[in-house]
Amino acid sequence: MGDAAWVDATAGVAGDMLLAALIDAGAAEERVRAAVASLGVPGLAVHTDTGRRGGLRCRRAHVVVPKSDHAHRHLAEILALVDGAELSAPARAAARETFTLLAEAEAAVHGTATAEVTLHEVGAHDALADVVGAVAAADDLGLLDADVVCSPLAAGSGTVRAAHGRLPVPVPAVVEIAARAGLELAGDLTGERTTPTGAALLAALARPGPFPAMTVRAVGVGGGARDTPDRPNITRLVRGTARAADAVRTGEVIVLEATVDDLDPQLWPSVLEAVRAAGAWDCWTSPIVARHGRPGHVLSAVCDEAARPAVADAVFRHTTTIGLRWSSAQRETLPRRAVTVDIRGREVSVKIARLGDGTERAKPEIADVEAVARALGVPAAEVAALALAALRSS
Ligand SMILES: O=C([S-])c1cc(C(=O)S)c[n+]([C@@H]2O[C@H](COP(=O)(O)O)[C@@H](O)[C@H]2O)c1
Ligand code: NI
Repeated sequence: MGDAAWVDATAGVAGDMLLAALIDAGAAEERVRAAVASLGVPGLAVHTDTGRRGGLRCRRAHVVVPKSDHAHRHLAEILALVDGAELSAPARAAARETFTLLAEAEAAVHGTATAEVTLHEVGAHDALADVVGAVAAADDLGLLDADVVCSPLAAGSGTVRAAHGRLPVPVPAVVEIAARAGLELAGDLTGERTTPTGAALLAALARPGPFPAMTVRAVGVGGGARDTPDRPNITRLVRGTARAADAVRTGEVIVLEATVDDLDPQLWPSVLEAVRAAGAWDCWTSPIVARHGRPGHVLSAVCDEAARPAVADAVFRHTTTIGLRWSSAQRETLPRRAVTVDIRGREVSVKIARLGDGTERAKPEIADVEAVARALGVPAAEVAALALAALRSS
């Protein structure tokens, strides 16, 4: 059964609120701090404490910004900082997606080119720490490949003072991000409740929808800067284990392919490893007869849209190809769970998939089977049979 999470943004969401909620829900603050420090911006740091918003306990995230904080950065400079940070490939892809969406929304709103936008308020040091901290925290909780669903985002109302004067609320960048990501804005709260950074992070990390059926494991509450009288100014994050029936995942995936006929064949295992490490859920090669009758391979990788740039980069870096193609496809996966069985004091994980008629199909994880077979000096087939027998008698 997969991880699931629900983000309640009905009272609002900003980058610091989501970051605080993720840490409050169990993400390792050390890991967040290390990710922010790895950006290499001197003096930039993040820490949290607890507070109260509208009578509710919450965690607050605070960003310490460098003394001379007048950062005006183009998207390319921000992406270069993100690329240099110590993040997993999926976390890096999520951070890149967040900042790209922010820049594209700003460009659309102000009628400029994305590359020319300077993200000042919405790209300043605190947004950098909020975004990188939030993706590192989501990664730590295993949420980057989980089913993360978000509520409608609080629209807010009125006006807010920004660098270039007063802006209507919801601010233009938030409306643009919501339109691009298909997020819902709702509610009649006053003031600015959802910021561009908060909306862009949810666009990268979550899909809009109702509360997913799950066994709840933890709740995190992130507080905003103001203590609003009408409703506690908090973002909540509930995480847990998806109910088996809800773990059936259908949706769009990216299938990326490259045709390669000039790679030393001994390198293919390392290529597959690198492509998987870059964020592909699965990848494989198919033998082909390429142009001029040359034997070659088609490298195929399946990933989500967020991981596509990192997966494409890995294909270019680890193979000899100078071009690739991708398309979107529909995917359906069966609900599955993992059970660990004991084989003479050693553990073997068995994956159990459930078919539509309720019958189950069990398969011992081959890597565990091979390791135990090596340790016991018996054939792998014997360990696999023992694992299935242990499962039946458990
Ligand atoms: O700086 C600019 S151009 C700016 C544009 C917009 C638009 O909606 S356009 C909004 N803002 C405001 O900046 C602060 C900070 O936002 P974060 O996302 O960094 O938290 C917020 O009040 C925005 O409404 C600035
Ligand atoms: Ni703007």
